[in-house]
Amino acid sequence: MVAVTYELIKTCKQTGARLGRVHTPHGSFETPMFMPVGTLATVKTMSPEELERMGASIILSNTYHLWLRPGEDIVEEAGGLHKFMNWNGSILTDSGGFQVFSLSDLRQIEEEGVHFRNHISGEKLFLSPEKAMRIQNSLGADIMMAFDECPPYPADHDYMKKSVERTSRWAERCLEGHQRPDSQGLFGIIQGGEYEDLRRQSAKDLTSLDFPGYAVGGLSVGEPKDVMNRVLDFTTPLLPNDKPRYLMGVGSPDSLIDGSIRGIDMFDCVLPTRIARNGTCMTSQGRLVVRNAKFARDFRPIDEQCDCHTCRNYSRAYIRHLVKANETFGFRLTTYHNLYFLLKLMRQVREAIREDRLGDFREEFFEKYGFNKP
Ligand SMILES: CCOC(=O)Nc1nc2cc3nc(NC)[nH]c3cc2c(=O)[nH]1
Ligand SMILES: [Zn+2]
Repeated sequence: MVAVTYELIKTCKQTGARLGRVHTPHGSFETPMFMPVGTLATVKTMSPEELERMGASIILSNTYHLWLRPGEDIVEEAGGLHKFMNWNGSILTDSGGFQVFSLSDLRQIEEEGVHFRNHISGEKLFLSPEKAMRIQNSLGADIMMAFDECPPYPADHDYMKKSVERTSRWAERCLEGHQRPDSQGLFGIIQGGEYEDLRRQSAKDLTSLDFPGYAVGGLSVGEPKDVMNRVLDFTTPLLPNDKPRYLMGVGSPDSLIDGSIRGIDMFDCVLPTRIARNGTCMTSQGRLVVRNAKFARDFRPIDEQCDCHTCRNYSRAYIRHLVKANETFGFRLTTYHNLYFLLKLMRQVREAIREDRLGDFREEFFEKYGFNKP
């Protein structure tokens, strides 16, 4: 029994975008889909009930962070992440260590695995493909990610080639180390940086291992957007049509649309929740920094075209007041709106695919949001 399956519903006639449906042991969801990030088993300031009400069907948590705090053993004793955090939708766990790995001063990568420093206590840590599988098996996520190296950007071709080959060897070790393939789907991660030959190599190695889904890794690590789009142009066609494709760490509105056009089905990003906590909101007219003095007496909603709980009940003036006073409720309101905004954007993307007009939707959205302005 395969834990995670994909159903291609249709392809947009105007672009390469796909409308699909992913089935997991905790429900199914249409794609392209955005996944709110809940690093420490909570999407910061949101309750599971609010996530459900806004239309989230899958959220992301981090293996590395939960390994350190509270420990995967405690989560396992609770009956797994779903029970521990009372979330009945789907969960994907990625490493969350990608920032730590690339930034850690002690980071040392060997064939066996990665040595690095605990970002909280400073103690020395070691993670291997086998250990990453054991942790994710204990956490009980519906979708697990293979243990890979996400090289920094830019990286020279020689380094990247060696890294891709090791990541492919690690992918095999992950499949061998995965204890629960019938209840947890393990996705492989394609690396190779901006080099087409290495992306081909990585895709060939991993698709021959027959994972239930594939992620495009090594992007959204500081490269310009046109580099990301170019890499996607030659990478997504290398992936099987009948499996989900997940672009890791991508979540600005323009990248979600451009990634969908290039055949990506799943996205995650901390952007909406992170900027919400400093009072910045995504709106149909572009970004709005609610703490700005000009909103002190502005009693309109954050976004007049938004029908979310925040926009139906609270004003810019009130949210500005809360944010400036560092009131937690203010950040709950901005977070709810930003997540709703992206989930609604993905609904509009799926609608546009159904009607074969995602290219037109892109032009309209970019114009309104201000992406086309030089
Ligand atoms: C054990 C699971 O390993 C991973 O999650 N690896 C992985 N994670 C990534 C996270 C990323 N976040 C961003 N931008 C914010 N880019 C990312 C890339 C990777 C990746 O290549 N590989
Ligand atoms: Zn709203």
